[in-house]
Amino acid sequence: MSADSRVAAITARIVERSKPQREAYLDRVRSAAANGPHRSVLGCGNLAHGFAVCSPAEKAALAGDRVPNLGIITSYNDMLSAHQPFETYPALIREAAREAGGVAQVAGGVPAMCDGVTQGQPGMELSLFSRDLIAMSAGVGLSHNMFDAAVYLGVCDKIVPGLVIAALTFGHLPAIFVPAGPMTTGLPNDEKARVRQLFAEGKVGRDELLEAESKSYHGPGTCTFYGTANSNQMLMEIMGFHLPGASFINPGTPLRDALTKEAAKRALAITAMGNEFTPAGEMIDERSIVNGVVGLHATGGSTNHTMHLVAMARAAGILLTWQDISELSDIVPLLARVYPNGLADVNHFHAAGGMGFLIGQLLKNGLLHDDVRTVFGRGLDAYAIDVKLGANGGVHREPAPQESADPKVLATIDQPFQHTGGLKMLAGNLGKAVIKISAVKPDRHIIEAPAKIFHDQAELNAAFKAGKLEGDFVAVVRFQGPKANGMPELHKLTTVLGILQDRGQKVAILTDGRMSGASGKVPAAIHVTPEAKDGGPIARIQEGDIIRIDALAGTVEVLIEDIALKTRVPAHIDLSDNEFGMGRELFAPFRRIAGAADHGASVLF
Ligand SMILES: O=C(O)[C@H](O)[C@@H](O)[C@H](O)[C@H](O)COP(=O)(O)O
Ligand code: SF4
Repeated sequence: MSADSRVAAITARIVERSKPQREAYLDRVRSAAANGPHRSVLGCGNLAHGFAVCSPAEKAALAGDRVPNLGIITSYNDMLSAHQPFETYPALIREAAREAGGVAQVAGGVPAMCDGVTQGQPGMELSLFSRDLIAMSAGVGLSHNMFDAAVYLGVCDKIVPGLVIAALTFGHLPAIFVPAGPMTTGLPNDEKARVRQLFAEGKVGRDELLEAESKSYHGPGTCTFYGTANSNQMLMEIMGFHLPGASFINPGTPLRDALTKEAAKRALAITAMGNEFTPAGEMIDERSIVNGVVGLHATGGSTNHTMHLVAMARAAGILLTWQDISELSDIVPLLARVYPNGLADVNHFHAAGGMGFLIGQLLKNGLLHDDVRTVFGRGLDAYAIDVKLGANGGVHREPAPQESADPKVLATIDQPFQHTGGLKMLAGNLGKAVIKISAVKPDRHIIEAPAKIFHDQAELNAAFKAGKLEGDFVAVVRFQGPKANGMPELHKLTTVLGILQDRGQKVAILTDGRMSGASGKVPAAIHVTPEAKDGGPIARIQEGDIIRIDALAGTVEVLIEDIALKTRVPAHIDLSDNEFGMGRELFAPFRRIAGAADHGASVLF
């Protein structure tokens, strides 16, 4: 089925806008691909170093360019529950490659930050920059030029976007992303949030809080809320970097391992040495990017992707804008209610029909481009499936059901939860911003209230403890942009503001910083650009100014005369405390050159 004409028109606009960069990019990819197998250009010394630890048979096969070699880029560490399972994946992938007559080597590792560990801590100021550092680190591994395809092991927030930037930078290589899957369901996310609010009000102690948190985050796998990490899984599947059905199978299960081995064999099959050569830079085109944005809206995905998707697309010479994202939001309905956009978690989402059902529903109305290339072949309809463990221990796929197994979690395209998507772009005399409305009650879609100004999230929490946050207000938390302090997530604010909102106060956040993909019920106009540190009008807001955030009209404004806004002296703060400590001194160059939020807040483009 061809794409809905409105989706097709937005895609065509992106193709037109991107043409110069995309054509130059494809020329580079095609000339790099023409030289494969790439290790044939290495000298004997290079090659000997490259396969020194391989078996004699593998060395012979690689030296003779007779078999494909997989480069594994791994983000394993024990800090991220979502990445801890990767410890055993290289051995599994090597075994599968051997069975298929190929070779696999770990090409290199990349850093991975757990935003849950650093949330509200100084380390969070490295988080966004770690995305581009991950891309650079993966590039170091792949630059050994020993490989015919790459297998990327990553799940969480900045890791998948960084790995995608690397995969598209090395777009002459086929690329398969291999996830580890979600943690099994623990304490429900809304119960965890309730205990946090009780703790913030002094009604429970630290022991009760730690017990609740530990019951929620209790084992290997991705945290079960629908934040940036699980939005990443959705994107990798809907954009064709995952095998069909791979995203939400729990770690440590036979099906998980079967999918990992299948991915290794599939990667070997799509190299230039086979008959289905699928270089990542050709596989991912404007249609794949638009499919990613559609999936983001249909599932109420993370606001972080209004930056990551822009940066990922740019790595392939594709120019995606917030306007594109906003217009797609007006077309794509919300089909999933997963925390913070509902009470279910990603395990419930998968059980209700998961990605296969979602993709089938969106394809039914032409809201996804079906005529795309994926690591599985051609056509996205191959992803409208249900995945199970086959009798032979392999992967078995069958068509996705036409009905949702849980209509409270996954809706059909004919009866969506909302007729528009979860993310809206805002514009006005404060610049541009993003707001996620899929988790905000309709009576909070428009907020007009006086500004209370904070230059640090700790100041707001202190004001709450001192009982100073009375009445309706918009918390203006500024100097939180990439150039100021690395654009941290301010997710810790949602507990306190959630308490005030539950008490009946109309509150909202306006910030040039970020929120977590797990942030939800408090309206937040975020990623304000230009940022305060860059002379943005947000620096000219004064205590008590009336701020209006209108998610329906798509506006964000301070209600004063333009001349007043223009002639005011902008606030200036001392950021020296953000320049040292917890490694922040290492990222000073990144703060100096970081781009604007609506261009992906990148140091690379
Ligand atoms: O964008 C995201 O999804 C978040 O960065 C997420 O990865 C982070 O870990 C949350 O902060 C965890 O939620 P809590 O802080 O509420 O545990
Ligand atoms: S989802 Fe967030 S908190 Fe959970 S492991 Fe990933 S980065 Fe850490």
